[in-house]
Amino acid sequence: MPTASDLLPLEDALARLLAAAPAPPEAEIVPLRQALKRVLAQECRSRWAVPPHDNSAVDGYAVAIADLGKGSLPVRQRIAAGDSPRAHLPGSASRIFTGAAIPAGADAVVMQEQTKLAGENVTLLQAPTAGQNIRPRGQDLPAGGHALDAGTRLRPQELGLLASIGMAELAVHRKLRVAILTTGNELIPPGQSLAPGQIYNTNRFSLLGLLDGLQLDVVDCGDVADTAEATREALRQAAKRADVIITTGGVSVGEEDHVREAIESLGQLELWRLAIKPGKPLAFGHIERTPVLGLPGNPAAVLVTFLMLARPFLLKMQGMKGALTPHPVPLPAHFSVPLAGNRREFMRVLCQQDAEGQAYLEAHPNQSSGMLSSAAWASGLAVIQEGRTLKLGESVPYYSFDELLS
Ligand SMILES: Nc1nc2c(c(=O)[nH]1)N[C@H]1C(S)=C(S)[C@@H](COP(=O)(O)OP(=O)(O)OC[C@H]3O[C@@H](n4cnc5c(N)ncnc54)[C@H](O)[C@@H]3O)O[C@H]1N2
Ligand code: MOO
Repeated sequence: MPTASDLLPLEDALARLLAAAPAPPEAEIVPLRQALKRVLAQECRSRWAVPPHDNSAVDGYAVAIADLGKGSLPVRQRIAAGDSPRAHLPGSASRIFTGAAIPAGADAVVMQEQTKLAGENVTLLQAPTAGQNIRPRGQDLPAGGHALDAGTRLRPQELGLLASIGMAELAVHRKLRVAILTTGNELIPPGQSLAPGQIYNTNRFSLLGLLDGLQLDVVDCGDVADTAEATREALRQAAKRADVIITTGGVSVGEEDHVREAIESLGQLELWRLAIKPGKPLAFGHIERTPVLGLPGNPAAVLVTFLMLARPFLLKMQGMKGALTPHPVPLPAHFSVPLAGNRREFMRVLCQQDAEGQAYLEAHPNQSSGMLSSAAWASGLAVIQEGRTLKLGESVPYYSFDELLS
């Protein structure tokens, strides 16, 4: 049994992984529609002001403040969004709709509900102030203004922002090629009948799902038998075909565990055994220049180690800058952890709401790293620090799967 001091704390392991991440892949040009979750390889500036003209925030009447106090005003023009207005006539009102350009000479818009129309004349029921209900030109971005940095991972709102500055295509980093291979003689694919001793390969599917969420190119290297030779050969081939390799299983200490030794014999092992639960025997190294992440075989360990270590590593390799892991939020625990452990524990928990709307966490009664039904039940992970206990009602850091899987 490794002692606590043999186990690397999570932040040290993550710092070492991130420091070892190679430079991101080259840039390629893609249409905006295909850029979701891709990482920008260019800085984006707006060539024009956004919005390009002062425009109305409401449906109503554009007026000149100088005309206030002159009683009702005749309506002299009608301006819908998309129209190019004539200049506003002094002593008049311009009928205007949300998003329409403000005519030169008008300096406020009165909401329709605050007016009274009689025939062609409108009476203002409230005096507007200068600039009221006008969204000024360049409010979102000035001409030449900075929109997004290189290294931004594009969410839907960034795609909309890029559309607003007129970009139809953009430079993003080529999708990282990620080789995956699962190890274990006991594994067969779903769809076949189980012989004695066999189980279905679950890690392959959770891993593929985790990678699909990151917009990467997966090189599926299949399942590898538990022999030193087969493991070495599979890793040698994977290193030629991909930017990074992820394996599951075979990193613990039994004679049937070959991944760690294969990394050592083909390249260098740089990290092994972390103070986390589940996920202790995680291994990391290089074969030639290809990084290899050996995730432990237990299905819940795959999920936790992928989300806490592999995901930020892959995002960094993909070129993303800034926060690579979400910030956990503290929430009260409706469970306790009476015994302190020597590993940081990631517990499968469900976020619930009490009658007052206050969120709290429930823990699944079975935290075995061999089971996934608890992960399917859970909404996220609660973190119990190494060496610490948790009292009922105490706050505990919580990562929602919604964020971790985004
Ligand atoms: N003597 C020790 N034994 C173990 C230790 C230890 O410190 N000393 N650590 C335990 C911990 S913690 C973990 S985690 C596991 C990890 O072991 P491996 O990474 O070598 O994984 P395997 O032995 O290959 O498999 C573990 C477990 O998971 C099942 N598995 C593996 N791959 C899949 C898959 N693709 N789909 C479904 N299930 C899979 C496998 O059948 C085993 O039950 O080691 C402990 N042992
Ligand atoms: O690291 Mo393991 O997943 O605790 O059983």
